Amino acid sequence: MHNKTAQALSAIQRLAGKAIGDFALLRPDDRVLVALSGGKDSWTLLEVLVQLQKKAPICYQLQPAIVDPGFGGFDHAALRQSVEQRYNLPLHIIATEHANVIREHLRPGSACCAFCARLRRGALYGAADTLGCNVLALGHHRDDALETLLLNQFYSGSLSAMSASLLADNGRHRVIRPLIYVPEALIQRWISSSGLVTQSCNCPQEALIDQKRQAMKTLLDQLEQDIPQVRNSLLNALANVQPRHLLDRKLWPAPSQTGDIETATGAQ
Ligand SMILES: Nc1ncnc2c1ncn2[C@@H]1O[C@H](COP(=O)(O)OP(=O)(O)OP(=O)(O)O)[C@@H](O)[C@H]1O
Repeated sequence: MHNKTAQALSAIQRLAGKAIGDFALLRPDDRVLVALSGGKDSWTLLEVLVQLQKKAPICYQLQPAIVDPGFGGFDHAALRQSVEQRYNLPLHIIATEHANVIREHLRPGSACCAFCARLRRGALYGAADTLGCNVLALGHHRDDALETLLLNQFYSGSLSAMSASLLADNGRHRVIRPLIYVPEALIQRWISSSGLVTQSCNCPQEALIDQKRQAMKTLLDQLEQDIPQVRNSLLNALANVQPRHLLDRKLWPAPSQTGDIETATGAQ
């Protein structure tokens, strides 16, 4: 492996290992359904989990699975072959009719990403049950979390991003994001010389995909020119929440709130 590629992969592994440690993402005897889209992020997720498995102090099982939304043109055979050859793991393919459901239910002109993601999540939970997996691993990375943080503030009026680990609404599956500390640029650097072939779901709206998210990416890139550490600083902010200096009345009164002398820089 080229030196720079190897460096990128070891940096990714270090950050993923830190997230796994910080949030106890993997536990003894976990059976992990690894959600593989064929895109760069989930390929990286699978690679990292396979590599870490070799030296992890605990035993866990990996089961890669891909949801075919049914838009056509998905090359199952190539993906299955890549996963088997490179990782010696069987790829579970979840064939769905999501494309038809989307065509029937989507209002003309609206983007289908969020709807598609919800359908996909349901299919992944179903497969996890069928295959006896208690954990679902997703390939979201640091930049996905930061873009979500901005989107939620700008469009939904809420202060939230993406968690490293949460219990699914069904109460049965832990959803984990081992790449949550990993910058997208590192993934790009590694994937381009990893030898892995990426492919997409062939969604007809792919060109329009999530323009708001793209705008957040551009905004962060612009900010980065003046504040080089802006992305890491935002990530640190997510790990350093100060509820006393927010306005959520559900958190009021915070235990130490009454009678405290205000010292925060932002509170005037
Ligand atoms: N068709 C699919 N089958 C299984 N898992 C999927 C599929 N599409 C997305 N996922 C999972 O959801 C995560 C986030 O999906 P999203 O559509 O935001 O993809 P992305 O950020 O482009 O990631 P990737 O590069 O892995 O496609 C992916 O990293 C992957 O773990």
